[in-house]
Amino acid sequence: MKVVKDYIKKLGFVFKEIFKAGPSVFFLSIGSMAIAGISPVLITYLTAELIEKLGQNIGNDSQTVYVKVIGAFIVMFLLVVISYATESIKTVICAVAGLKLSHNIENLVADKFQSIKQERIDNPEFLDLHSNTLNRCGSEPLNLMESLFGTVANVISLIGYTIIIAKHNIIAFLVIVIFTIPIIVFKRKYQGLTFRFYNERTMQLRRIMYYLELLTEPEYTNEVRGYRLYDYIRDQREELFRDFINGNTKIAAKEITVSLITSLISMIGAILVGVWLIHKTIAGTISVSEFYLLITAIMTLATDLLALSDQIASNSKSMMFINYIFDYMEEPNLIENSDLKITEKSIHDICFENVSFKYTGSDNYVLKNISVSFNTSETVCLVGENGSGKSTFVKLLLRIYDPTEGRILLDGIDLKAYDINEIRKFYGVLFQDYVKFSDSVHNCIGFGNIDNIQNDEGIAEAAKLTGADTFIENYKDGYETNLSKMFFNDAIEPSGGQWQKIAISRAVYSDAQVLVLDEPTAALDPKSEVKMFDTFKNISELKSTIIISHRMYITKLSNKIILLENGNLVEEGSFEELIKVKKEFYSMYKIQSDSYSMSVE
Ligand SMILES: Nc1ncnc2c1ncn2[C@@H]1O[C@H](COP(=O)(O)OP(=O)(O)OP(=O)(O)O)[C@@H](O)[C@H]1O
Repeated sequence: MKVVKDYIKKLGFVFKEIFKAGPSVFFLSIGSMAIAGISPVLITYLTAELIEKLGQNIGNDSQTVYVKVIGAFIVMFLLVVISYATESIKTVICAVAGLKLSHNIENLVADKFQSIKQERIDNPEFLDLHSNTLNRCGSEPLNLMESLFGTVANVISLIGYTIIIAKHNIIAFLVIVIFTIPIIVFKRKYQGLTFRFYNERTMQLRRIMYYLELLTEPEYTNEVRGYRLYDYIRDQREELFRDFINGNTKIAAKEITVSLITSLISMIGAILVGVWLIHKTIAGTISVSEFYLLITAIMTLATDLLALSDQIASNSKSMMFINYIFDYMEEPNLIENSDLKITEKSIHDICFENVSFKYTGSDNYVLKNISVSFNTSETVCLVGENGSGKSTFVKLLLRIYDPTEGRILLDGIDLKAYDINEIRKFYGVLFQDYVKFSDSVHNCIGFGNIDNIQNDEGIAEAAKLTGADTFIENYKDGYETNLSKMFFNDAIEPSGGQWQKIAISRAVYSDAQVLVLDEPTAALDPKSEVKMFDTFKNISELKSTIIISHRMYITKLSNKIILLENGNLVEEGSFEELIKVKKEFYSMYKIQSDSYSMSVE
């Protein structure tokens, strides 16, 4: 019962989506289904009638005979034309609706994707589902509808032919059906096999695509060429593809063999009945027109039953693919959200309370029992060696991940109690792997505050603060200049440092209360870096700032330094305090300052 309910639910979804994409497809398909079901039976019947009439009227060329015979012929012809025209119109409209349908399903996936936890997105199993849903599900609802309506049309025509045959001899009908049953069972089984094969190989297919991207995407070109990786990657791709195609060929060969054998078996019934009909016609028990009617009905019944087996198999395969959409939509690993708003006040308290964190799939804690608090009147600097957990600390703060143990409190309340959008508005972030949007300079900065993206002055001010204005003003179209050559031939491709300044401007432009800057000077030249130091000084006077940096001099800006080592909080305090105690921070600072005291001689 549950299976049936489930099936109906999924069909409901499919039809709803198709209807949304184009109601005309839906009605045309119903029309064409009825025509495709009825017209072959009618045409066969009318042809037999025509033969009968012609036989009876040989030598009689009266006008009434001509009217009757030609009339029947024209009706037959019209039926053929109508069914052909409906099919053609349906094909064109289906193509357009198919595009809309894919687009709508992509939107469903994109909407859902926004609510899925980052831990889940990091999981390759989820990425398989994600890729299957995006790649396969756009076309499958239409395929399912086509083959379902095709099945109904087939059943209608089967009923018609069954009536014709059964009226003459029910046993003849049963003989044909019995021999056709095995093919229906086998086809269904082998479609399941093909689906399972693709399902199991999704990761392999993703890897094949990944290698193709490495070989063809402009962003990888320099390294692939520079390190002469082309042959290596191409070989890897070839090897994977060979393995995939071998598996696929084995399944296809099995399918062809079984399909041939079962098709031959299914024809035995039709041949037996056909021989029996020939015998009856020669013996004079049935007329030639009856023979034509019955033999056509038998042949069509047999081929319709074969087509039915294909349609049943195709329905079940499409349904398996549609299951991806349902699995995706029912994905349970969602970001937990609440509705608490962040109170409006000038200083907010942030507190890590025994926070530990490990990434899913890993046994190692990346942050270990961290307890630290600071407030938004302070500038906080996170320092530590590579891999010590600084970016992870920030990701927990932004609720990209939630702590495995412990809590993070904002004004004494667990972050999880807040509306996630409030938290996102609360922070303006420069990520280490910031996005290089292919858009105008104006938008690349304006995206920092999407609600206020039209504010030209504000955007220019943000660029001025970070020093990005100096190169932007040299662009021919100023802030309207397009960045990145992905879509615009006359676009500018900023240098690494320029991109970084634009990304910092974006964070600065946000009206967030706290700025989080992860390695904000990594790509800057020494002069810009020194200037940026002044900028951060200005920014930190205007806004609360959390900076992650390996440039130890930046820590001078801060009121509070948090030093992480291998996931542990090893020191915290002001710059003066930490220098005074001469421990880990002091030695890190000293190593860097010594290495920078270079002689110019
Ligand atoms: N998505 C992830 N899945 C699993 N492990 C991760 C993930 N991201 C980071 N890690 C691991 O967590 C540890 C801390 O990484 P994190 O990026 O927080 O360090 P970091 O201090 O910011 O380093 P860096 O200075 O090099 O940027 C590293 O060992 C890293 O391998």
